[in-house]
Amino acid sequence: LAPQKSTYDVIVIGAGIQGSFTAYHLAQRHKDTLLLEQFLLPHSRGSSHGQSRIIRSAYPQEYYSRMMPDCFRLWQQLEAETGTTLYRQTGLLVLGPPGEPELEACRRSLGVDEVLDAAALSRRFPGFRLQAGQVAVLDSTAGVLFADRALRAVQEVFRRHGGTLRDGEKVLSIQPGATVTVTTTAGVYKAPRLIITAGAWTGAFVEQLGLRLPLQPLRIDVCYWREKQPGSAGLGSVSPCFLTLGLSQAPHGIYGLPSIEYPGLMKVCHHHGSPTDPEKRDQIPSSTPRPDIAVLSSFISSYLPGLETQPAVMETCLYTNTPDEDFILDRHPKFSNIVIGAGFSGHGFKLAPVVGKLLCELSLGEEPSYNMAHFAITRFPGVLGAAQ
Ligand SMILES: Cc1cc2nc3c(=O)[nH]c(=O)nc-3n(C[C@H](O)[C@H](O)[C@H](O)COP(=O)(O)OP(=O)(O)OC[C@H]3O[C@@H](n4cnc5c(N)ncnc54)[C@H](O)[C@@H]3O)c2cc1C
Ligand SMILES: O=C(O)[C@@H]1CCCCN1
Repeated sequence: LAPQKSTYDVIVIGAGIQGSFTAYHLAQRHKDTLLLEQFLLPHSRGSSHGQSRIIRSAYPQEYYSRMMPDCFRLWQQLEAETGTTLYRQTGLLVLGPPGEPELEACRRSLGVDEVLDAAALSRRFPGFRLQAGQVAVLDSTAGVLFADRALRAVQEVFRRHGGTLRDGEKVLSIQPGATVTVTTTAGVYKAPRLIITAGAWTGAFVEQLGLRLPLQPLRIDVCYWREKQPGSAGLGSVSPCFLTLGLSQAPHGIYGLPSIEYPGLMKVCHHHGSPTDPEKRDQIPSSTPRPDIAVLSSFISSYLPGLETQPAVMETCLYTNTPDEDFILDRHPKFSNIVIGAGFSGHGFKLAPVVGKLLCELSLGEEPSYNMAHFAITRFPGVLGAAQ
């Protein structure tokens, strides 16, 4: 037997959507890349599983909306490379009070926008109700990404370009240096460059590198709600996605996607959850109150009256939040050949093609394609522990 190959140009830890897109860009640029995943693929214990994610250009922060043309182009490229459909255009409504600063910023982020008042909204989309005075901004190019299918597609192209994906292999330790040594449950690998995209595990994982990142994993209830009469309420699979901004009954926001993955069931979730440890995600006593479900039930009875007010299906996902909900995309402050991509705060999927490109550029020592100030590790004080 030939000895197992152990030296690569770049090692990427974590095969969620961010690590997989990073590895895809590296392999397309002819870097000999090893992508390591602790669980057997596919799995549902991280943040990238499930069948749907929103993609939208409407963003309160222009540094994300500016990335969207590049994202749409790269998603289309992946569709062409794999001959699969990964995106369905549905449009997206941003619901809230007019004048609300983030809602106005979303309007500005769209070249052309359409603003509907309560009456115009229920004429056009009969399933939706607004409270008097509220408005809906329509982002017509937004839609749904087929998440599980997208993850498979990007990993397939990575492999096709010569990349090595090893799943069921957990990284136990990292030895920094000009050559980084990575020890897993099955082997020891070396590379001059390392990228860590370990999702909700990142905070605890990088402590061994003297880093204390303010990353908070949150357990998210992913809820699906049955249409009272399938299709009759103008919901169904042809309705738009939505998200709320500045509603006093849901300050963190609520979002929804049309009934695509489960016919007759619309996905409506709270953009919030309870702090958790990714290893203990499902260890919650059955008596624990479910405040997120209560917020959603109350929202549905006012805004989506065509849906039943108790969820029909519930699944679980993880967010990894930073205090400002901006991503961390940066080099380790002491070990510049170690790059970290984390803290995607529940909005990273659509942006993964550009996140992957930026992490690839950072790792190769190139000038990143976008301004990275909002993503710097040093925006958080005290990240290098006292021992460093
Ligand atoms: C309910 C929900 C709804 C969302 N909705 C949207 C949306 O509508 N639009 C949008 O753009 N985004 C959305 N997001 C956010 C998006 O899904 C995430 O930002 C994205 O999936 C994060 O990907 P990731 O690769 O960082 O994390 P993950 O997918 O968790 O990947 C990290 C991987 O690292 C692996 N790993 C960890 N430690 C190790 C180790 N020691 N060794 C080897 N492997 C390791 C893990 O097993 C995991 O597979 C949503 C997220 C959730 C949970
Ligand atoms: O990234 C998104 O587009 C959505 C918006 C609402 C919250 C969850 N993520």
